Amino acid sequence: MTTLLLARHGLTDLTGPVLAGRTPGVHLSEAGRAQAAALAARVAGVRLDAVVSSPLERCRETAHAVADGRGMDVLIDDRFIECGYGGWTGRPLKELAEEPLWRVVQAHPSAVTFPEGESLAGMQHRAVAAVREWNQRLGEKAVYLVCSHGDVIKSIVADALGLHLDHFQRITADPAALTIIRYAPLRPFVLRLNDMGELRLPEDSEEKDGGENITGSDAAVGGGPGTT
Ligand SMILES: O=C(O)[C@@H](CO)OP(=O)(O)O
Repeated sequence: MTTLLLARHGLTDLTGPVLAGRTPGVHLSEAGRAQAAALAARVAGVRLDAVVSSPLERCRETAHAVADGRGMDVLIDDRFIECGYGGWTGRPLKELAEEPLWRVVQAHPSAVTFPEGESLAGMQHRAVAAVREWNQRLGEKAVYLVCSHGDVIKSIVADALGLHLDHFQRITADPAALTIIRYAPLRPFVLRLNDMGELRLPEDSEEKDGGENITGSDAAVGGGPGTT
């Protein structure tokens, strides 16, 4: 079972008021750097086999906060880049909320292609494909961290939950929050969602459930003894 730690980057000065998208040169703010340092401290006790990042500065800086103290490289994968918001890039959220397309982004995101930009379905497809490929490449015992963006993370979580993309606005990915997904052969398990607390990872299920009757891919019927 490969374990993916999905981290959203820390705050920037644009996060919230403006849709930064792929605008170059958007760096972590002071608060964002503190969040990145806190993220690194939270995962300090966890072995990481790789630290992967979107190519955008805010993610690279967050990923470096995790990787540098371990003497690890940050591996860039363009498939974790922010959605291509096209003509919406760099515009204030308040202004975008007046656009007719805003309602569609809220209610029917699978139908949305941003003007001169990417579709949300296309974003989900390339991001999920990247996760699956990293899972294969690193192997079933691996634990790795990917630093990416809010909508990208939400789309990966929706896939892991078997949730149609039209429901992905129900998921939250806050700055520097961690989402943890463990990919077993028969299903992914979402272990943490938008988590800002102290991090513990579950032990092997065999150690807690006796292991005779269930495989690593089976859900514990009734809920089981807990994953951490
Ligand atoms: O919420 C936002 O403003 C967007 C900007 O692109 O997402 P993120 O900050 O995760 O890149």
